Amino acid sequence: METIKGDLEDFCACSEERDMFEFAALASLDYKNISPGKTKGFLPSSGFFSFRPFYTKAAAKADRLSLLLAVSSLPLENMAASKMLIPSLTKFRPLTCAAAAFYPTRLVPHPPDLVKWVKREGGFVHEAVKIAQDTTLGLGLVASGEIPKGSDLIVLPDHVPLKFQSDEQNGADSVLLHLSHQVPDLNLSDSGVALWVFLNWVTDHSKSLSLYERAQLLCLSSNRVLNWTLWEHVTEELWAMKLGLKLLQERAKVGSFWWPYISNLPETYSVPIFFTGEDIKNLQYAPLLYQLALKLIVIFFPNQVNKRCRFLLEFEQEVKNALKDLKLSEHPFGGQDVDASSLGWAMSAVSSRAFRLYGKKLPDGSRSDIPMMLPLIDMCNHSFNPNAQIVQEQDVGNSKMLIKAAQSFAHTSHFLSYQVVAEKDIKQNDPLLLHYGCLSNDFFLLDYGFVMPSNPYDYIELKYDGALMDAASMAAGVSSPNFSAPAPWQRQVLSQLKLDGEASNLKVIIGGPELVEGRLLSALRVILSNDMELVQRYDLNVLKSLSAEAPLGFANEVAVFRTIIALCVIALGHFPTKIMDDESQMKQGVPVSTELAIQFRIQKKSVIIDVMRDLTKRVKLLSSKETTTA
Ligand SMILES: C[S@@+](CC[C@H](N)C(=O)[O-])C[C@H]1O[C@@H](n2cnc3c(N)ncnc32)[C@H](O)[C@@H]1O
Repeated sequence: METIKGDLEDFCACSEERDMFEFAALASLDYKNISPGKTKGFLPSSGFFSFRPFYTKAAAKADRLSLLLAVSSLPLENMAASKMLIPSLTKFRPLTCAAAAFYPTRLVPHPPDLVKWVKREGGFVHEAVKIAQDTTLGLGLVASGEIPKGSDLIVLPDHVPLKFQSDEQNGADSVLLHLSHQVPDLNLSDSGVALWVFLNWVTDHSKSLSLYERAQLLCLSSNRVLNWTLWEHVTEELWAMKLGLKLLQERAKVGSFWWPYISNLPETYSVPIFFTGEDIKNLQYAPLLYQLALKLIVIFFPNQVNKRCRFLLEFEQEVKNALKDLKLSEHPFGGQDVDASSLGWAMSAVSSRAFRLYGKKLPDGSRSDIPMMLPLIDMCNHSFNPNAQIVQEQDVGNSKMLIKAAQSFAHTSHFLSYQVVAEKDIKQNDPLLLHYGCLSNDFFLLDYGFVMPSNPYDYIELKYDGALMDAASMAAGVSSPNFSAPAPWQRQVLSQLKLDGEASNLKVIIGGPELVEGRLLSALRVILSNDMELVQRYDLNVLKSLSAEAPLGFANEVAVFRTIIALCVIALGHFPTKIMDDESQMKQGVPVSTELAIQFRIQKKSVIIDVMRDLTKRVKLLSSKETTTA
């Protein structure tokens, strides 16, 4: 059996675009073994490469939502005539959303001065802090002069942030509260969401129940059925709809306290729920998890864009039902119709701007963690190397939000600080940047509508599948790998890793800070080893660690790395275009959403290539050490 003996480094050096075929030749991979035609043989009958139908479904949903958007972005007069219950524009503000642009306009052409409003409300804004248009990031905050490290930049009194208050009493608020209960909650288990999606997707039986009842039912019944962590973030994102409802209510209300803030919000968002079907296809990426066992998994796990669109379309019906016979005094949106597009606007506004901060003290003395919108502070754009951070000051009976130039908090006794980051003085014309979180590009795109280049937290997802692992390791030169039929002692380790057995979670990650998810690395090390005693000498945490150097021997480690490189080749082969094609497509000038979709897929391919490059270096190093030792 041939082994990988090529030099990927040379290949990487000569071209940024690493073609799978060339790589396979250079690395002496038996490419035939991993070509689409061949691979079908080893993999579930659904066919390894047949993921198009999945896109088609997602695209259909996205198109439907886009259609709704088109309807709701009619000129105001049409809106008033066709969609509003009360045809008076003096009592409410319209709830529209239009197609995304690079510099999204604000809700009104000349919104009130946000800085002045914050100051008027008792807040503080450093004299050198200004709002300015950034060339690529929309509006942002910049320093008009030098600001020393540790300075307060903005202070917001407690009444300024926009929060979802659940203790409100009047009729309109109780309807809003009722609606918010229809949004699946944070405590909904992952498996609950998966099944909830499944039921919505596949059967009509649950249609007589409300979303909330379905979610509750599934929470109770499904704990042991599925265990996929993928949904964690989705549930949180659905939660954003609760605050979104409050935002929408305030947007509709004339005389809202928050109007100076809301009117400064973008009119449109570039998140994928507003993409056309074509741009959903342009993403070229359904996590490989879905593709590998299409028939089994795709029903349970439509991709997140699809999921969010579906949620919006269903929630639209819930909202319409709840609002249909209401008196104007009880109507939370001033009598206006609310559709999937306005709900999508609100959800995107929240997901792209809300911060999770401490809320009220609970009876047990702890504090709940609640999302809130922080006017002006949320004009800061994101960087992994920020120069500002949010802290929450807690005086007795009074709480304020501060944003400070990043500093080391030697004197933080009365601060509840969230992050201590770069220690930098801010220079004139520097943008003020916050760290939004260690997110993959999936979540930057889904929640914020942008893609971070060279994102250290970006990754790809694969399904741990015996047949796929056998294919990859054979291509990497292992003569008869036994991933499909591991020995009993190996299966025991796999079930400890939750890669086998009832409670398994087969989603594994390549890329991100870990480079190769520990569970995958240790599984490969164990399955590619014949030495039960040697394996049992090690703590599983050591076997999971990439920094533990060749714990099961050089030959084992080289086989493991080559197998992962082959997995990367397979993953790369799933993308229909090369980075070079993507770049030239972007140069032709494409709409914002298409550009985002192309950037997204370029970054995914780059993650794979970077992992291949890193592992190839490790293989070279190990091989040279092995030679020296021999
Ligand atoms: C909290 S808001 C920041 C203010 C926003 N730029 C505006 O015009 O209102 C977050 C949004 O800013 C943009 N943004 C922030 N950081 C970015 C970055 N590093 N790259 C691209 N867009 C960014 C994205 O549109 C994101 O949804």
